[in-house]
Amino acid sequence: MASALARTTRTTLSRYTHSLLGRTYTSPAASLLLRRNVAIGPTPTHQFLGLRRASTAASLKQSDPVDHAAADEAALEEEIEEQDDAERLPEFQSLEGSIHPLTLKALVQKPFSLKTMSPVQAEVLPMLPLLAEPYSNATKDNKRDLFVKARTGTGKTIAFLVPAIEARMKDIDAHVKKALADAGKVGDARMEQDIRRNFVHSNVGTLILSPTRELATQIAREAQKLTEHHEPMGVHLLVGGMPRGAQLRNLLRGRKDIIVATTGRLRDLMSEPDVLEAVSKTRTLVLDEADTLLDMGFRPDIDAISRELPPKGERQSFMFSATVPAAIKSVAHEILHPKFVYIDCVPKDAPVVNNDITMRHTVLPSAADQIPTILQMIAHDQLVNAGASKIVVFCNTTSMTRLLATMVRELAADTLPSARGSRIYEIHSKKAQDTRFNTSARFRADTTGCSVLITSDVSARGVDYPGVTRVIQVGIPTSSSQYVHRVGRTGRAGKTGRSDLILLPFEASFVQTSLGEFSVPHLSVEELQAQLFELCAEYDSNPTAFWKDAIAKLPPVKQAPLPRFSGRRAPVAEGPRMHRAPVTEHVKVVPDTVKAFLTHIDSQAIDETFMSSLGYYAGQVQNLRGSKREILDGLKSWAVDGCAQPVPPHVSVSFLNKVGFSVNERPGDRGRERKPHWGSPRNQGTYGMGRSDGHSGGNYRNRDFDESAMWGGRSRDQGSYGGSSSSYGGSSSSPRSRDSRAARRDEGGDAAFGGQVERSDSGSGSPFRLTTDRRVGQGRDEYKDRAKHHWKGRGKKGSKTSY
Ligand SMILES: Nc1ncnc2c1ncn2[C@@H]1O[C@H](COP(=O)(O)OP(=O)(O)OP(=O)(O)O)[C@@H](O)[C@H]1O
Repeated sequence: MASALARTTRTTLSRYTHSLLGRTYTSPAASLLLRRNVAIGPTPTHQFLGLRRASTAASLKQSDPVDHAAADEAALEEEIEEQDDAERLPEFQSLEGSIHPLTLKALVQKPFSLKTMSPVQAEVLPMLPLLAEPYSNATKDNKRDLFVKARTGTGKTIAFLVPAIEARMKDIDAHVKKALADAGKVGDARMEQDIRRNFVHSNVGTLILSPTRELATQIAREAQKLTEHHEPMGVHLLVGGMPRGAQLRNLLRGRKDIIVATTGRLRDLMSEPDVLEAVSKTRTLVLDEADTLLDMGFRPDIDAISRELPPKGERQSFMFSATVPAAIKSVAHEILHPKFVYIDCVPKDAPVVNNDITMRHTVLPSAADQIPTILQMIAHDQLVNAGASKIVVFCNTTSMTRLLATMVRELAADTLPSARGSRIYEIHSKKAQDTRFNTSARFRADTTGCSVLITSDVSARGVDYPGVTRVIQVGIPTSSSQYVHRVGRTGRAGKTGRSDLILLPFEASFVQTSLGEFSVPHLSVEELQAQLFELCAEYDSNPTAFWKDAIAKLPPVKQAPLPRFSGRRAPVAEGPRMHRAPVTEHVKVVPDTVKAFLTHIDSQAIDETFMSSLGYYAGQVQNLRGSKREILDGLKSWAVDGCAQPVPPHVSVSFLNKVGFSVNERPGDRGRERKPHWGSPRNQGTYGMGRSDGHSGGNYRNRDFDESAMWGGRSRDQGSYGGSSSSYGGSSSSPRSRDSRAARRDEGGDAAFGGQVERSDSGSGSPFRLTTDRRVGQGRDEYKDRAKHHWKGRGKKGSKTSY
């Protein structure tokens, strides 16, 4: 073992030396996997390598079922080699003497308690202390800039933070030493203190740029944890949506060791001369999720910021990402020194998705299957990972995120094994920023085993929610890279994970056009249901035994400390909650439950979601083989079949033209869209949904189901927003209950979180009121205005509105 470690360190160092001579290399771990493409054992170290065990043996067994002996021999041989390979990953302790003892303490003791480096860390960290040397005539020819590609969830944050922190400390020491020598005051403690103080307040150590506020917050938190044992260091989080004044004040007053920022807020603050002055002396620049930051949407900001920094070479620059499209590689030199080192921790020709993630895609037979399938997928995970289920559901637009979150929140009690215990979280760009932080912190800390985060792409990149068991993508992502990043929210830090992509019929071609390099087999709705019903039957046959077995494998629940950048409220750790029994009868009737529920949804919300989807898919035509006409028809079918609208929302041809989605109108289209009575028995005078008699008492179950037969009579939650008996907008909303509901909403999403189902943040003006009293004329005008506003500045390639 010791010799293996020494060998690894030697290999890595020699590779670094090699790279100083101008060569790009593939990491040792990566090349190992490249050579064999085989699996790794069960320890976290092994799992960090991201491969499964004994693929060769398995394939041998498959191809020749008789020759099992040969297969077993091959498996054993592979296993021995793999053990050896895995042991090549060095332990953090091997950094002793190369990094500051207090940084090492944070890594190997509290708060991280890490033992073995991940492949990306094994590549970068042994470059220390050389990598952190201050810029000088002696070091200026060193290759100090890095461009690193490593799989999602493999610890890139630590891989760039440790060198950044080391570099800052070395810089401070070098500056103080030089200033004292220049002044002829070597040994003058007081002067040394003054020089040090002045330097740390006036020069930025490391500037880390992130594409999203969530990721920036997370990086800032990691930086704080890593510097915990040092004398207090200045870690600043500069992101939009939070008070600018406070950020500015803290920045101007404090040490400026590490700044983690989103580009918009940083540029804004750089308009302050003192901030600009400090930033212009930045020692290290880090672009996390570099491919996004160098993409069109962020490019102007990045260019403007880097113009103010010390020139390339003089400043040190790191770029990290899991995905590196060719176009981005070619512009890397605009940020990095021309002689940067490119480290690729992903084996050549191997998929960038971790091999510990099982991927599936489901093409729905019809749009009507969308919501039931999402719910059944969640139910499936809650049984497969009983007591540990933690799901992230990605939607393509903010409107869809809000709509789906509302639906899942409302339907959870009737359809999921976790029933009323379900924890439904919602994050998107229309939420207030502190709500986003708080929701994120609570979901991260959630240990109930029945939590679901429904989110837009604000959570797609970099965000680390430990223990996510499944990612569900509703609709196609913008690219294969985005697919990888979304999938990467599961299977992190050596854990296994599962990813499902749920596609409407018109989206089916995405799998061929964009996911060819991955293995994403099809899972039909029937197969999913068969698996699910089998699990349900197993659970119902002996719930206690099923549950006991499941939770026996889980680690004990720990109360997480409240980190500084996580928002106001400390997340409370709660253990898993046993599912209700029996589950089968609820899970089997999900399609009927959804159908009944949809008759109560606000059609204005459907309209808005339809419009935003139209805009989204207008930018996705190249990812789908079908015509724009098929996309438009597919979305109309989503509104009518998927959301039980009587007619598809009307979109004028001029509007379609405006958003770059012009299709030839077919004769009769307008008439069909506008006809208010188009085959809908519900549509008795009001456009869209709801009852025309002005009475809409009770919730949907009271009207469409014999609720007591299903639930044993207990009426549903007394406090979940939109979930009370007045949720669906009707006569049961007495003035008093309306007032109290409004008051709860005014408290904001977090304060209103009182029950077991998290409420939406209605402070953001949610259109998803689930009321039935749609005011036809007024609603239409408002809707047009909103749509106009919605499209302002959209439809441009690389638009970053969802962030
Ligand atoms: N050496 C290690 N051993 C075990 N866990 C680790 C190690 N290094 C980092 N981790 C943990 O792995 C998780 C993922 O780390 P991190 O968020 O840095 O991954 P990443 O590669 O940046 O992912 P992404 O590509 O999604 O941004 C974190 O919870 C982190 O604490």
